[in-house]
Amino acid sequence: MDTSTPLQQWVGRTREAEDIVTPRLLASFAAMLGPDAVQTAGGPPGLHWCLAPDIADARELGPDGHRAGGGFLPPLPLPRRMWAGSDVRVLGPIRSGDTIRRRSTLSAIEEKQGRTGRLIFLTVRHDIASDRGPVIEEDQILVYRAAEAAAQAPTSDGAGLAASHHRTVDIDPVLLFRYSALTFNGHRIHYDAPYATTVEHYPGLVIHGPLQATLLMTFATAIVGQPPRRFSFRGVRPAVGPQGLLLRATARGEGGMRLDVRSADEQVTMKATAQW
Ligand SMILES: CC(C)(COP(=O)(O)OP(=O)(O)OC[C@H]1O[C@@H](n2cnc3c(N)ncnc32)[C@H](O)[C@@H]1OP(=O)(O)O)[C@@H](O)C(=O)NCCC(=O)NCCSC(=O)C[C@](C)(O)C(=O)O
Repeated sequence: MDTSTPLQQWVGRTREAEDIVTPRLLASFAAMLGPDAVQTAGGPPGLHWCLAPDIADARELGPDGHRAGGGFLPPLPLPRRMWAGSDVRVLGPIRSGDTIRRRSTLSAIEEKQGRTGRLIFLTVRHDIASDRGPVIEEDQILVYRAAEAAAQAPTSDGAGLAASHHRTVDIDPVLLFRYSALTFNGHRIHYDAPYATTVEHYPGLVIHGPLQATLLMTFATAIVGQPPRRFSFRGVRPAVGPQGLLLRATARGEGGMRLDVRSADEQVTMKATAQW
């Protein structure tokens, strides 16, 4: 991408938000995960994605239910937004009653040509702190695609992970709705089936990237007995619900643990690594 374009002038813009870790949030988060929820002294893995969300006024929303533009992210010529991945470093505990402050900075804009067409990637750096100091650092990658993107190629390398641990999780519309509600995410691909299928042409309701990542982090925590200090994931193919997703993990080794999510049609939808 030409670095002299006005789009690059958005790099460095920031947004700040504040929240409180309420007993209600903790109870709702655990209830959403049900029997798979884990208790840890530092707060349940993935909770930070439910804190200090972007709160757009109803008048600021676009047809997909997301903020239409403005804010600290630039308006882009490609309309279809997806969460492509994140690299999360845990620096401290998140406890009930904590006041949490998130500072988000747009750190990069990159245009690429993918197998499915033109892609624009935004990298957003999140620095999250409580009154005790930093608790999470995250580099989040958002991807924007054309309205009529090419079909996804099969992710045939899924059979390659020599997994030693497996868990199946049933994803139904209630779980998707509850996760959207906890994250105040109005993106219609997750709860509005006619919109998801006829406007964005997914075969069903799209399963949130951070929800899949939360399920993997929770699974890794249950296997090892403590939450990872670092967790990186990449969404490689949209997963749609309702369906049973298969979570797979290797044994924890020198380089940490490798994990993935496999859909019922045996396609890998997310790949991740966890380190302690
Ligand atoms: C990302 C898609 C569009 C790429 O589609 P593609 O197949 O066309 O890309 P590619 O041909 O595999 O790769 C092209 C380039 O992009 C890079 N690339 C490729 N993938 C990634 C990735 N994940 N993260 C970072 N970089 C990536 C890749 O490395 C390559 O770079 P290079 O030319 O320099 O070698 C495709 O893989 C896909 O659709 N993945 C699934 C995404 C998904 O399902 N996300 C969760 C649901 S959306 C969501 O939760 C939203 C939410 C919560 O509502 C909310 O708004 O925040």
